[in-house]
Amino acid sequence: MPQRARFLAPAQSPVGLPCQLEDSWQRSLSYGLTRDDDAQPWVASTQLKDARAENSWVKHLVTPMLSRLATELTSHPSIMVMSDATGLVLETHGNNDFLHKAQRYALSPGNLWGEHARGTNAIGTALALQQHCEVSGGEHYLNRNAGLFCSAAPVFRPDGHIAGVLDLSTPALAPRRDAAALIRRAVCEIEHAWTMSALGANRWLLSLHHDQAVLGSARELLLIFEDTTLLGANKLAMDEFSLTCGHFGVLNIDTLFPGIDVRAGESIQDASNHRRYYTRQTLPARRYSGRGTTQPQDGLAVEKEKALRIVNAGIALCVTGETGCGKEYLARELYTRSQWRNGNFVAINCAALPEHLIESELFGYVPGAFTGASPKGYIGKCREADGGVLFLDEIGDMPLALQTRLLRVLQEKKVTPLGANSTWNVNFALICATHQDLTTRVQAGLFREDLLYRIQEFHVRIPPLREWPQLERFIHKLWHELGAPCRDLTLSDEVVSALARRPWPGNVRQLLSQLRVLMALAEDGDRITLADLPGEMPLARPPEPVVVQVDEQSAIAEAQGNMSLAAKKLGISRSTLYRRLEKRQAG
Ligand SMILES: Nc1ncnc2c1ncn2[C@@H]1O[C@H](COP(=O)(O)OP(=O)(O)OP(=O)(O)O)[C@@H](O)[C@H]1O
Repeated sequence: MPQRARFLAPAQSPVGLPCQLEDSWQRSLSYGLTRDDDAQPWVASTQLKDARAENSWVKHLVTPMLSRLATELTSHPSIMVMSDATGLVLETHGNNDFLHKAQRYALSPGNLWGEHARGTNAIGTALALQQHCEVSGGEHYLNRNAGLFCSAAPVFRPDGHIAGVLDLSTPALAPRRDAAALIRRAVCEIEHAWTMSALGANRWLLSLHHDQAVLGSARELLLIFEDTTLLGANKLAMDEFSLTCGHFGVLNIDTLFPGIDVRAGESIQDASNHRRYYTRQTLPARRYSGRGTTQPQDGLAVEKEKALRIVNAGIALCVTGETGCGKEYLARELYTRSQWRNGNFVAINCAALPEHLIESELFGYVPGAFTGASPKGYIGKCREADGGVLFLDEIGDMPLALQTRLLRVLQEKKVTPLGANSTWNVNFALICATHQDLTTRVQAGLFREDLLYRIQEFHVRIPPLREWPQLERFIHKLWHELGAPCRDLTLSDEVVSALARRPWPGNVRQLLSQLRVLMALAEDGDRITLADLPGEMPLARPPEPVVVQVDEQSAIAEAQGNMSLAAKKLGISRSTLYRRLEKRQAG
């Protein structure tokens, strides 16, 4: 919390403000916003384009629903607003007249409506609370938004993470009484369709409700399993069974339904929450042919849970791995699940930071602090990250001279903007990422040892894609997330295994762009076959280095079950060892 905030008068919140909005007002104040603030933070059009591409759920799941709601929306001065998980507005639809007026409030694509940017508002506050929220007229923190009535709810993905927000806005003087019901129904439909579309060949679905008549509607609860492992659920089911993201890929069906008989069809089941449900089990056409035992969704699931605890405890986390393997993706995922999610996620690319700018970039500056400085001054990345996460990317490539200055900031957690007299305390979770081996760089004198200890209190290594044990499953997951089910696009088994055999030097980034290409070239309803794969890339992995053939089992026995040691003896990584064992088991 900045020291100055102590001297600010408490925000004069309207009498009778619901207590969750009261808390939001206090947060808005602590972000340094004033009620008459007129700034309207927005992003460049390229960033909006990227965000739209990453949030294809809006196009595939929301747009079709909007055409059904068109009459309902346009008959009243109301608009539907879709934002991503940071509050960045992606699309707006509805009554033309009000769409035009909403632009005066910057309630239009490209604008940021997180609480940090606009104080208390339905989109930002729904994200902060992770639940439905309504903000009307003077309940908005910024005076400039007092003309709005907004009702918003977060949209949860089947893996339990927030994808974004759906909001209904009208003039404050003409609010819609049915806004909350309309938004809740729409979100429920989106989450239902999304969960249904996450069903793959190896997964099966359990639909359930205590009222038999609800089965088959968007109000039913949905649980997705692979074998007996729970992989996902719609939000209604998550709430009913108190599920969190951490349960997916880990929880066994027996924990929810002791002694359930997994057979297709309808039945009545007693659950561990002491309730009785009408259920409908839909089995995949072809059952998963791999191990019959429970497996985590990906090899990182356990490490991720540990990392989340580390981040929540404010301990510095360092994520390493090859380029494109998902270091920043993991950092963002941890942030959205952590206790720091109400603050900002502030990313700095340390390799691209010019030496002469590091201090002004990190600490900020007052107006006129130096020649060329912005006349408005700059708050600096450290204060932007206050209460949130500071993500230092490519930390291993930071020049030595800058490392010394960075260490000082991280140790003191105090910043003095250039040209200012006052000092601000800052508190943030630190996540660093690098593709470099930092220990080797320390030995080579290229990285400060004391900085290494400061940033790497806990370490997570993301293996390169070619070492992932369940790559085929991951390919299916990405294909679904890219919106394939909405266009009825499927990948043939041969394509999936050909893709899984490729070396992917660019890791997830390269795999994603390959899948996007396949999708762009396909017609709706297509099944992608080997003939559709671009030919210029080698289909097989480059030959593996010749290693002395030692039997995996005897290496494990020699290492007394210590898999890391066994892998070391074999000259391979631990995940390669697991993959080889899995292959042997399978075949
Ligand atoms: N587990 C995942 N599921 C879905 N998408 C992912 C996953 N991991 C990474 N991605 C996507 O892959 C791309 C590359 O990820 P990211 O930028 O996090 O990699 P990185 O390791 O930080 O790369 P670099 O070292 O080049 O900065 C991004 O588009 C990201 O959204």
